Amino acid sequence: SMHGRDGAGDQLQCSAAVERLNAAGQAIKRQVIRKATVLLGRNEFQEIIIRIEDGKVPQSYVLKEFKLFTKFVKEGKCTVQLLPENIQLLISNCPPDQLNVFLKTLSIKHQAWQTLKPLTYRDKLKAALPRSFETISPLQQRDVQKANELRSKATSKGLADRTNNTMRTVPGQQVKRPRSDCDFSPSKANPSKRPVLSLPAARKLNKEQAAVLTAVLSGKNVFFTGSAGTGKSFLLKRIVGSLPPKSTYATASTGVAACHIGGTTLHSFAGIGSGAAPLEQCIELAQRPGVLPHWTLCRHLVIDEVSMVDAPLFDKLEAIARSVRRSTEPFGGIQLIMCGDFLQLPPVSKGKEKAAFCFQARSWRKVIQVNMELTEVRRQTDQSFISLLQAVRVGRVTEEITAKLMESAYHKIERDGILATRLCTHKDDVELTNENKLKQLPGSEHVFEALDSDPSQVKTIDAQSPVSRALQLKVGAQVMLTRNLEVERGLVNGARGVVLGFEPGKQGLPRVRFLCGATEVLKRERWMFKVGGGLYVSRQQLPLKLAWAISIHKSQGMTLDCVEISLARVFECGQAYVALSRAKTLEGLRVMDFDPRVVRADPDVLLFYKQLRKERLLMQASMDEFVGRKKKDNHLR
Ligand SMILES: Nc1ncnc2c1ncn2[C@@H]1O[C@H](COP(=O)(O)OP(=O)(O)OP(=O)(O)O)[C@@H](O)[C@H]1O
Ligand SMILES: [Mg+2]
Repeated sequence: SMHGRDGAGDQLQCSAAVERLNAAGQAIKRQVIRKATVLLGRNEFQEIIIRIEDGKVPQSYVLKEFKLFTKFVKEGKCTVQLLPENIQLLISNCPPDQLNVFLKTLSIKHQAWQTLKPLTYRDKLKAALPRSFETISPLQQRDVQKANELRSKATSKGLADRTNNTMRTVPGQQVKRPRSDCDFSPSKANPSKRPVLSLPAARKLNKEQAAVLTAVLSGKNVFFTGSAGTGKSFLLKRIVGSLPPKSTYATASTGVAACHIGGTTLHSFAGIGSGAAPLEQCIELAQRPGVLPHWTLCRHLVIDEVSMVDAPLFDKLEAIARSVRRSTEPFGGIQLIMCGDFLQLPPVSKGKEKAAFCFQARSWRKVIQVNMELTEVRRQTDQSFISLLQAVRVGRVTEEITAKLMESAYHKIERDGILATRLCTHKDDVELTNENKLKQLPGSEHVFEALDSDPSQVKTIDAQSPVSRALQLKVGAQVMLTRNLEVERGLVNGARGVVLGFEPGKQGLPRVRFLCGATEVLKRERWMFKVGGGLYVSRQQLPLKLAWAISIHKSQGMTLDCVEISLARVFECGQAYVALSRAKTLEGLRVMDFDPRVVRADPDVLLFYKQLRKERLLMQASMDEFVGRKKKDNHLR
């Protein structure tokens, strides 16, 4: 397949434009290639070549002196300016992860190449080698080493800028701080501060996850499931990073879940309000100016926490897609990539009747081509706790499990002034608890107002944002981190902490001690939200929320350090499982009043999973097919 070597760093699938510039840097000629393959390779003299293919005549450029513009890599865009040639290559609509590895490869290979003695024109003539092009080999530690050696030499001699002034992010694009995930912005003023280069640090997918990614990249409609903590959302993020950004929409059934994967809610993608209106009316709503482009531009629709999408909504979306896109294919030909665990929270029921699951939708079978399951739990490591959770998931609570969970009521979880977060079945309890606990603390309240880029969109932002418009804090407030700040230090989304104090000065930023041991002064972070018509709005706020209590519904998808659960008022199948499976360890969990009767698995779901499992042969076969095809591809190269 086209993606056979995805991640190897030697090629891009993207749109490209080649511009010839005049002396003033203005484009005098422009050629656009909508569907391009950009290859990184070497010629017969081991020089680095960028080659652009459009299926006809490839264009090649030797990479000698160039500038890189990398501010928008996350949106799949970058520009390479070839200085001697006065040409610039504008790359867009490229899978961001692919672009990231490509640029890193390009940058490091180029720096390593600079350590070689340059060949003169005469040398080249004398060598009389036949012309050749070979794709570049994947980055290796020795490339990185060479590049770093060169950097440190250059720094110690103060020569950094002779070799490097061709290789920096261009100030014309207002680059304020270096990008976090690519090292293309060495600071000119102080070369010794330049970060040491390293291999791309993407955490590896396991085999199952990789097989799902391969299935997705083959273009099939994929549903994948797996128990809590098997890395579904983790993988979904990687999938989004591997697809072309212009035609990929990342969504989830709830705002919190959407935020985990950096997307929007399914409802805001669809633009049909609650979706309760009759189909005809929904089709009209979906064609409003701000919404229509979602439906027409979308080729890959990603949905997390699909267990909370109900059958009528699923069928409606499917019908809207066909109608708006004037296509008879299932879902109007949009590739669907969905994941979730139907043994977690079900769709919210309207009225008394139980809501139907989306796998019970009429169009489900027509749409889904591949079903897959992740089985390796990553959130917990203790095997006996994992088994306990697996049993709870399917509603099989043994006496041993009951005993263990009842015992947990005596767990002392409090450490360093950090209390357990109470997971509540009902939303009202959450707000009351947090308000009251904050009130009861002595000391003055510090209020942090959010800065929204467009205050008229405050409702949209509130619906999707993990942080509130106004955050009230006091010394001693129990808080939770709402964003990954530094994964290595344990400063991750869901990490629990306590406010120790406030920094002096006007801003008075809070100093927080976290359970992982780190103490950190938190600054405002920026969240971006897609609103209609490809527009973005942002909110800046501290990455914190009060954490005496959160609702089980809001905890879906989270990983939590220390939790206390009261299950007396559980009202849904799967609700107890969601709550219990947030904890990383049994020791970090306290169940106040465990009663095995609150653990219920929906019989419809159990049946659905049983059927899927029966058909697993089919699924395994299709998995082998993907893996097999991939191998063959590599072989051919
Ligand atoms: N391949 C991986 N390498 C490293 N960490 C991983 C990997 N896959 C998952 N994880 C980690 O495992 C934890 C659980 O993953 P994630 O939240 O994606 O699970 P999930 O299946 O979406 O769970 P839930 O059903 O509760 O939403 C996260 O901390 C995630 O970073
Ligand atoms: Mg998840």
